[in-house]
Amino acid sequence: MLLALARAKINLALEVRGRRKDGYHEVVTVLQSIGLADVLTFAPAEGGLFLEVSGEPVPKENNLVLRAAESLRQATGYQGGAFIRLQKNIPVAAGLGGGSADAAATLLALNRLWGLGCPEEFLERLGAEIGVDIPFCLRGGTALGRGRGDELTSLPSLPALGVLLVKPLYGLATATVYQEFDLHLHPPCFPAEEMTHWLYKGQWQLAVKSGGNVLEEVVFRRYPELRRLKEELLATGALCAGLSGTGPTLFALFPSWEEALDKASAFTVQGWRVWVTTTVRRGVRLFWGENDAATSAG
Ligand SMILES: C[C@@](CO)(OP(=O)(O)O)[C@H](O)COP(=O)(O)OP(=O)(O)OC[C@H]1O[C@@H](n2ccc(N)nc2=O)[C@H](O)[C@@H]1O
Ligand SMILES: Nc1ncnc2c1ncn2[C@@H]1O[C@H](COP(=O)(O)OP(=O)(O)O)[C@@H](O)[C@H]1O
Repeated sequence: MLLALARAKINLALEVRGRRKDGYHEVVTVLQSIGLADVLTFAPAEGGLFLEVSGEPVPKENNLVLRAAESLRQATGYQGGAFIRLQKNIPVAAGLGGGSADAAATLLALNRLWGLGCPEEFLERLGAEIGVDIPFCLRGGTALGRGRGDELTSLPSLPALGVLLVKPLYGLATATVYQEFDLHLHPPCFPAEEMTHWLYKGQWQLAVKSGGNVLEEVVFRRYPELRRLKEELLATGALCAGLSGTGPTLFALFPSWEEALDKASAFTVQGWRVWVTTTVRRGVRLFWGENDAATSAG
């Protein structure tokens, strides 16, 4: 049995540069892996793909785990199956890339379990056809995403910073937020370029302060409580705070996990959900179960 930790992401910076011919938006974004993770297990099975889900509610039908597994089978011609368990810890439709993380974990784990030997670049390309955040979830760490967000350049890592996540009870669909975005209403700004510059200079404090997400305006206009929440997060003395992706989760960064935890209690009020974690340097992690080769597989 193979166990996978599928880590969530936050967008430390996000610029939208325009609309592409394929209907997607041209973005420049700085993505960061965080410790909040779904846990998946994979065992060989004959005669198909079987999925069992627990934790955060997410439909089994058309689940990104099954879509990723099926596309790997199709791309390689592999005939065997798998029994997959998904313990869903990452909230759904939250801007944290949970579905993408699960798909990335599935591609990496089944490639290993089935002994396919596909290189990681191949898995990244396959993943990008399912969802634009999947290549990043495979690679992990800190990275710049261009194009649809899936043309990646790894960036110098941040130290392990404390991350406080606060989310309303509702979720938001990525496509809806992008649909409401009007480029003409946004003065040009380049938070992702600026952040990249400071990361390359080794100035992570300046880097995190230079972030920003142009989609905040769209989301905050519709949900003014999220604008107030961002102000409250900043008022705690956080290094920075912002909307992750298309939201609705807001993140705040602190110098340590303990400081993030210390500030969390102020937000554990009715109507909000709270998580405390850290930034991490890796994406998916794989481990063999006790009855198999006792080695960590990645
Ligand atoms: C906004 C971001 C930022 O990291 O994350 P989330 O907030 O969803 O986590 C990503 O671009 C989301 O990635 P992902 O959730 O994989 O999106 P996909 O399934 O590929 O796309 C969903 C839909 O969003 C719109 N979309 C997505 C990406 C992009 N660059 N331009 C778009 O217009 C398209 O309408 C697309 O059909
Ligand atoms: N394994 C999965 N985990 C989360 N969402 C999934 C999964 N499979 C399919 N989905 C669907 O993908 C959509 C986006 O989910 P998610 O990745 O959690 O959000 P976001 O794009 O905001 O980061 C949801 O509508 C959900 O129903």
